[in-house]
Amino acid sequence: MTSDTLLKVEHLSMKFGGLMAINDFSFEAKRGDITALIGPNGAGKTTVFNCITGFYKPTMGMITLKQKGGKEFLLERLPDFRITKEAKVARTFQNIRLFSGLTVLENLLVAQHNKLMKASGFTVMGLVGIGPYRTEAKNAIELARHWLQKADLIDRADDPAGDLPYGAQRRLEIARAMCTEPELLCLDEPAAGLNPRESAALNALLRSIRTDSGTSILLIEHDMSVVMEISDHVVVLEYGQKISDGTPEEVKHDPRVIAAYLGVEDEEVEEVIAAVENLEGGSH
Ligand SMILES: Nc1ncnc2c1ncn2[C@@H]1O[C@H](COP(=O)(O)OP(=O)(O)OP(=O)(O)O)[C@@H](O)[C@H]1O
Repeated sequence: MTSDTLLKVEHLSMKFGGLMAINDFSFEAKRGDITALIGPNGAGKTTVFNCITGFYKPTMGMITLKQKGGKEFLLERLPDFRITKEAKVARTFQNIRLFSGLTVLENLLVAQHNKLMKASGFTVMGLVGIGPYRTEAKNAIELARHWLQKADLIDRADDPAGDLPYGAQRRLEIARAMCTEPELLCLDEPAAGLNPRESAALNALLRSIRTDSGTSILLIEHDMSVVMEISDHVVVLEYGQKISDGTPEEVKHDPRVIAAYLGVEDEEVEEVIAAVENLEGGSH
């Protein structure tokens, strides 16, 4: 594992009964990169996420996460709460999971609950302000404010989260995940259902996470404009197997990817390859 590798997935397989949802899948994500995992419906993207975040235990394979400080974790051996707390992997889901009755700010403070409880020494005296709790509470609010600003939500801090428009709720989910100060942020279809303006705001937030925080991002996304615009690295899955891996530009021109997205049968791939080569030849 090189020093700039954050996540290494090796020979990952996941079987559900007779269905091989993921079959001998390997890829690496570099520290500081936005890595996108794409593929047609049912290709196995969410299953890969669920294996990385401990929701599923893979049938086979190794998932290694190496933190900035050099500490390594074998994620497939850890229960999900330790993947979040110790390995520092945060995630969002396809369907929004906020505390809709709590305010926007409260949602970000709840995310820092573990840290605050530790500072309280788990005692009432700790909570009323004796010991490090007060400083930690102040820091927690500062961190929440920082991410509210980045997510362009500072004006809505005191509104119930459930009152926000859909795109703002998506950004709040990401801000909440960032309040856990993750090494790796896994986003499951963050642009789903967003209008173009909301999609642009999401892109801006993801770019600022990459440049300002040092958190690396792994994302599943169907919206190709988001993928091509913000990703450093794209990995393509089809029927649980990797069919392409490279820069957005490389992947975009890979005939296998074009064939997968057009739903072309295996025997027709050669034809698509020839057609793409002809097109490229013609455009020079
Ligand atoms: N818990 C489960 N039990 C049985 N089969 C499952 C389970 N989870 C996923 N699958 C199957 O594994 C395959 C991959 O599903 P997965 O949800 O990972 O694909 P995906 O690429 O994320 O799809 P989409 O883009 O539609 O979200 C599918 O055939 C799906 O039906």
